[in-house]
Amino acid sequence: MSPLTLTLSSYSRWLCRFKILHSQNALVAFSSTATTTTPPNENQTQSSGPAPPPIRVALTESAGRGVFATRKIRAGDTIHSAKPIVSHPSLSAIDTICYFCLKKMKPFTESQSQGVSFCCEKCKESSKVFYDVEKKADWVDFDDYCRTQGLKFPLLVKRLACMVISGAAPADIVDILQPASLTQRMILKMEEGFCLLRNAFTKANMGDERTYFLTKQWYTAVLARIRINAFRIDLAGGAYEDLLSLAAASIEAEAAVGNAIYMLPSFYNHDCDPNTHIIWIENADAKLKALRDIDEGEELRICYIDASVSCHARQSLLSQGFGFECNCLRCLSGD
Ligand SMILES: C[S@@+](CC[C@H](N)C(=O)[O-])C[C@H]1O[C@@H](n2cnc3c(N)ncnc32)[C@H](O)[C@@H]1O
Repeated sequence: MSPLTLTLSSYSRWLCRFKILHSQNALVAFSSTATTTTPPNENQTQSSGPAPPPIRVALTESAGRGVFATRKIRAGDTIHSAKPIVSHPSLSAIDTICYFCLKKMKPFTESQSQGVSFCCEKCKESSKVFYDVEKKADWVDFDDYCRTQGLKFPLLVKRLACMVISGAAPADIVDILQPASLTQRMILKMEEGFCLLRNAFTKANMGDERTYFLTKQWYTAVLARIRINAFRIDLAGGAYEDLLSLAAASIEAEAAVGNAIYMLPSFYNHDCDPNTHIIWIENADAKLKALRDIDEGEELRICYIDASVSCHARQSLLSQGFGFECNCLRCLSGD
């Protein structure tokens, strides 16, 4: 079996399992299925549901898997939208961000409950997939560890672990994503987070039958994937036209409302002169938009960093944050 066939078949297997779980748990907001807002063509009937996005995931020549257009896409079109597999608000903004969808709220609204807030009943209900488990444990030590060390990714692992325990997500849900290569030093640094996470569940009397998956290997494997694939969420809250300067998937997180991992958006490779970008309007639901006209068969690429800096600075950001040497045309030309 070719690597591509393997990749796509594991993706459909994953999607199928996720859809089953989705229907069993009414995980409306965690669905990873992508849809496009482009109107259906004349041969499509309205009753067949939203049109599939005009993209496919396939192998690129030199950057692993990538996303390719299956038809011409016009500048400004929404290519597809995507809901997070898992998201988490920044700890510094937890009072003012919906604990589920990351929408910005006024502090101390009536919907605030037990230190976290939800923007609406639907988010409160949807959050049960992780929050019912999370509420049973004491997170002071774990959250302190993240806060004092300025770590945001372990919070995504904590939320994912709660989802797995509640049965809302399979433990291998992110396995299909590309992992970062971790040094022994990085793995050692993750140990404290793992122990604190494990202890929180143990102290809450969650037995091995519910936390069997929570090994050090699982924790580091998930973090290795989050490291490369997590998006920092900067809400725009304004018109799309005002947003063209927003940098997506940056590794600097201070101004962000939170972080999230998605399925399809994770297959988009980086380009320092991208033809596509990812934006968030009012919550963690992402939109992929074409920045210019894109031909059928062309690879769609987003920008992971602030690309306004020099070639040397971009290469160093990408190498330190994502572990790769950029092979885009702009970098190859030394621009
Ligand atoms: C978020 S993933 C993108 C999908 C990935 N290619 C895959 O197969 O799953 C980011 C990884 O893709 C590769 N990549 C993305 N953009 C690249 C680029 N411009 N040049 C070289 N490699 C790139 C790097 O290995 C990087 O760590």
